[in-house]
Amino acid sequence: MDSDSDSAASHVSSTPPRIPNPKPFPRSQHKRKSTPKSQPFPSPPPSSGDPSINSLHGLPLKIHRSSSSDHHRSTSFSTLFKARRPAFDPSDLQSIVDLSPPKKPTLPERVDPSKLHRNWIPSSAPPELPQKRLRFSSEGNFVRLNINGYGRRYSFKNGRKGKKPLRFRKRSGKPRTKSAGENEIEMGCLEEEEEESCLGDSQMQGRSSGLDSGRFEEAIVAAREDPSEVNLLELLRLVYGHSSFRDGQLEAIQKVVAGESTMLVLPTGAGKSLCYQLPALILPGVTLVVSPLVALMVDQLKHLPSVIPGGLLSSNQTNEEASATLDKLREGKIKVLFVSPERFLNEGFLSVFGSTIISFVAVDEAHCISEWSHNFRPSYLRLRASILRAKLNVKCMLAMTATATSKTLQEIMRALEIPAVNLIQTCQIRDNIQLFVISSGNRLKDLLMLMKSSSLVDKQSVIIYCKFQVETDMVTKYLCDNNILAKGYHSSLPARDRNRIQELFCSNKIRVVVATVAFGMGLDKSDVDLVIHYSLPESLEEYVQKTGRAGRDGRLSFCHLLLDDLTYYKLRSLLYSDGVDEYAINKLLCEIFSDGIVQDGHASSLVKESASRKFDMKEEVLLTILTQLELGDVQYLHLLPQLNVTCTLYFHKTPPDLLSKKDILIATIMKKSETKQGYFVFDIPTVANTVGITPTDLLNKLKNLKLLGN
Ligand SMILES: Nc1ncnc2c1ncn2[C@@H]1O[C@H](COP(=O)(O)OP(=O)(O)OP(=O)(O)O)[C@@H](O)[C@H]1O
Repeated sequence: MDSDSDSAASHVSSTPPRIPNPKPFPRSQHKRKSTPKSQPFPSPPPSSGDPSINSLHGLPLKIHRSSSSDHHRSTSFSTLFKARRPAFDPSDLQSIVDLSPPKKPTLPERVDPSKLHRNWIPSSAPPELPQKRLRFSSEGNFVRLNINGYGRRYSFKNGRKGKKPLRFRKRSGKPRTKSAGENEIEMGCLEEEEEESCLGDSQMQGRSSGLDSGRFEEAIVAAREDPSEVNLLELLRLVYGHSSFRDGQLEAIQKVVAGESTMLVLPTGAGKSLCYQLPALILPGVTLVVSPLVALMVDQLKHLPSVIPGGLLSSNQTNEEASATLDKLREGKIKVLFVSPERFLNEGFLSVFGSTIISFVAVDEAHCISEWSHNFRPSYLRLRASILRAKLNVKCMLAMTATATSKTLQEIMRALEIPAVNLIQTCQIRDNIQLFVISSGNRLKDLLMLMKSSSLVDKQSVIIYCKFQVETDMVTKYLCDNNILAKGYHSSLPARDRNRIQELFCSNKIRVVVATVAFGMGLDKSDVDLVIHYSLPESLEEYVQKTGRAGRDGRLSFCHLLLDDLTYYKLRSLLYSDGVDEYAINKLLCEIFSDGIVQDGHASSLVKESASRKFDMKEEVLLTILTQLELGDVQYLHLLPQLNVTCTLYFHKTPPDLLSKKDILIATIMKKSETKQGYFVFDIPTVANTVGITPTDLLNKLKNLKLLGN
């Protein structure tokens, strides 16, 4: 029997609310003033997984009805199920139904396994890993990658593969100092892995890195007992080879080691990673690092010092890869676990930790928590101190961001219950950057004049930011026509071209790149000496982030902004186009509650793409509203992880008529299915509700039938 779920839908189920019989929604309560800035999802690539189980995305929502007496009709979303390729969290479905044989991580050819680094990412990772924070989808919304869960699959193991190509090296003014651990780790961590499990955390780390394990262990114990500057410096030297802390690092590390939740705002490239890595090493247990992008997680995992074994759980992993990570976690072989925020929707994931101690949760790109930030992400709403405490017994949180307004900071700190005194913030604009604004009537002409001006003509590394892709093409051509060689860069270019441009720029073979916001995330270049904003950035945070790409080597650098009325009004109108009105929200709420999508104790589904069209609101907005309905003062529903809603079955062995006599599930499927060329196509929540089981149980049962060869 093959199953192929192929509909984009969301999952809704009802369980008793926290407060019984909550009042109906007063109109004013649901009004939203603004919505997250985002753009439509790009088309996902064709599925490369098990063809028998193709799936589509939907909001994996489990909605809980507030009162059983309120529902009128059962779920009826069949008209909403439209076939689209996967943009869901495949790990959730795969964990249930993917029966393909476990894929063993393959070692790269001609690589001596004994020379692999602990954090090596095996060859199932793309040969050309995206640079840190590279935007994969439509520009302007880097949070999208994880929501959809598409992209290439990575296999995540604790090991590092030889030397990285130039483009993947970490940005730094100076060449990155190799820690003692890194040097040693190249010499055979795999051989030692078998024995490691019986060693303690620090023994294991010290030993596998080849450090003097006694000294290393002593340094950890000393820092744990007394996180003084001296003790932490000793550890810093031993692990990273650095001789001093940068601004904000010591304070942040001390607070986290002391178990105090902390808000850390440091500019990009200032060394935030170290602020969770050292405490993770010092404290017993596992540290969870929540990160919004798979590419970011992969990058951070790769850059973990070898003495900090890491792991990763992402939507791009196969079932086997995720299981391997979980096994390591259970065996105590992971100190830092990178997870996407969507994981916190999944009760299965939360239960994995069981008796595992979580030392603290580090929230990277913490501004995604705030609806007022430049990159709000609904799934980050789930990262609340109260939830983390209740579900994972975590008491300490470290929120990290490079740019946040005070309003955003307030929201983050409120959500994570970080006391005001624990805000550590250094200046977000470097002293060596000079900022200029030029009021312009003709931006093209002014740009050319600027580029040819005596003060800027010798600048060696220049980024010109445009708002729209078409502008980048036009500006690039104009500059080239005027004897300034430039390359355009935007997210619609093929990934290979983008990587190539970034690589050539990083190696100073291209002087000028004209780019949209897609260029720069994870850009590993310290000597950018001129950033020009051809178009106004959308927000101050975006401006700070982009200008922060200049002058990282400490040399005097320049940032110019061309300001013109036309762009200002255009951007302002686009800002309003992101809004959603009360009418649309009420329509959605009526559909969910009054029209009876939700039945008590039942899972129901909402197809996110079609619902988004129907209610004229972006998918992120839809998800935000549903998340608020769950996490608000009254729990009206319970969201489930994204799930494929439509399933297609084919019976190989036993005829379905025969099976249905023995199995009520098959009987129900036959009753509720449409048949297409011998395939049975049905709605998972509808069948699950009819039989009285959860969608997960249903998929498990199908999996068993498949195992039996049916
Ligand atoms: N105390 C230190 N001394 C010397 N180098 C350091 C120190 N702390 C961090 N670094 C180096 O600074 C570089 C940037 O660090 P890191 O990637 O942690 O910055 P970040 O703030 O996380 O940047 P981003 O915002 O881009 O993620 C790394 O190469 C790291 O090794």
